[in-house]
Amino acid sequence: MVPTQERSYRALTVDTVRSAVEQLQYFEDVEQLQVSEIGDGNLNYVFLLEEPATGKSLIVKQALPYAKVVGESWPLTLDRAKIEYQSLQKAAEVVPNLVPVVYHHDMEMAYTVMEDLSSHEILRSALINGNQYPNLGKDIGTYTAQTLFHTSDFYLHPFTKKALVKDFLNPELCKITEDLVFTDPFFDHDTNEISDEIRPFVTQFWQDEELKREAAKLKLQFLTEAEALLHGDLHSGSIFVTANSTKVIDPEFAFVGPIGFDLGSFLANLLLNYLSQEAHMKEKADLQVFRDFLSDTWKQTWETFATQFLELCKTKGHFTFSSIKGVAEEFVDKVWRDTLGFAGCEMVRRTIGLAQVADLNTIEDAPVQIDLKQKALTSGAALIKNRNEIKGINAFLSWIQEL
Ligand SMILES: Nc1ncnc2c1ncn2[C@@H]1O[C@H](COP(=O)(O)OP(=O)(O)O)[C@@H](O)[C@H]1O
Ligand SMILES: CSC[C@H]1O[C@H](OP(=O)(O)O)[C@H](O)[C@@H]1O
Repeated sequence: MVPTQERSYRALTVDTVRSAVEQLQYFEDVEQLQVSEIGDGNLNYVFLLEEPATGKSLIVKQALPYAKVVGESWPLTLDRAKIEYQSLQKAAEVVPNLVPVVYHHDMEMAYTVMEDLSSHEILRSALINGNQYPNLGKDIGTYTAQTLFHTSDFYLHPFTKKALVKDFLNPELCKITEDLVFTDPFFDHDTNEISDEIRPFVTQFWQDEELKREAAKLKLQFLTEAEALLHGDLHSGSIFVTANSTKVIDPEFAFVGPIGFDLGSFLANLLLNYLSQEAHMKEKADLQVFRDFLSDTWKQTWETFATQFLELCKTKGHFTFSSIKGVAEEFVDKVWRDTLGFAGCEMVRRTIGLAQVADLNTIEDAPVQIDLKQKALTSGAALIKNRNEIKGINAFLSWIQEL
């Protein structure tokens, strides 16, 4: 039997995608649209539709019934398009300036029509090129504090919260994260991508029992702790930037999970860039300035998150115990420890697992690339194992200096 959701599904092409925007009456003449497929992610098609006469443009993002990066041999639910659409809508309720405007969603065809953000640049490439964004930390701190608080038990009625958990179960995409982030990179699994040169180091890395024990605890937290509606994949490929604008995209991995996972994903990708700059930045003085910007971005992210989250608990919190001194503060301390641990897992996964990062993989000098990958693994493992000892942002900033 064909699943209900796939009854009238067809994959769009550059020739048929105009039909997705026709009824919006946004363009003057859809026949005149210039269309290109610009998706560079692992899972979906992304079409850019431009009308030269008016200068207007839109994005149509469509899920395929399989994971694009692997092909039809890896079937994947179309439900992820609905999850992404609903998650963008929820974020727009609290941080409309930090997400793209969504114009339309078609559930059966699994596509969403949204604002074209081509005037922005994807953060990952922008960082690799050494560009600085002074508002980035404040914006991501605000995004995380607002989206996570307003979907947590500190804010929601228990019935609403449980309905949210049910609406965003997202089991297939969670399973991808459970495998690719929390399991496969800690074992000799065939999804990993490990060159012959680095394999001896990784083989040693896999001998670390303490690391595996701590990674297991973090995986169990990811599986069981329904703290708030997460973005679920907040890496630097999911953030668009300009000098004065930040937009978070691609929340198809959204589900109700541990808050530190979003913050940890962001932190890990800053750290991977921090390490990789040793190869990308030729001048030592520039390297230090850029690394200071990355450290400062993380400091602002964390401080903005913690300050806003605590303030929201105080002013808008519905959780009976919020007013008891220390309750919200201790929760934020727990989020800090989780953030470091989850960041460690994301660093390990983006270094040797499936879906690695250009920050490291575009380093052309092979011995330098291997050395930096080893550093990324060692730093990730240190975060996983020492997450309870690095107490607070200042201790963390000192830890970074020693990388
Ligand atoms: N709203 C948008 N405006 C402009 N380009 C976009 C937009 N959304 C996605 N893209 C482009 O498509 C790429 C893949 O999008 P993404 O949502 O990350 O897809 P996937 O889910 O496949 O990872 C982005 O890196 C970006 O280049
Ligand atoms: C087989 S999915 C691998 C990987 O891809 C996702 O990233 P994106 O959608 O941003 O390309 C996610 O990080 C998954 O873990």
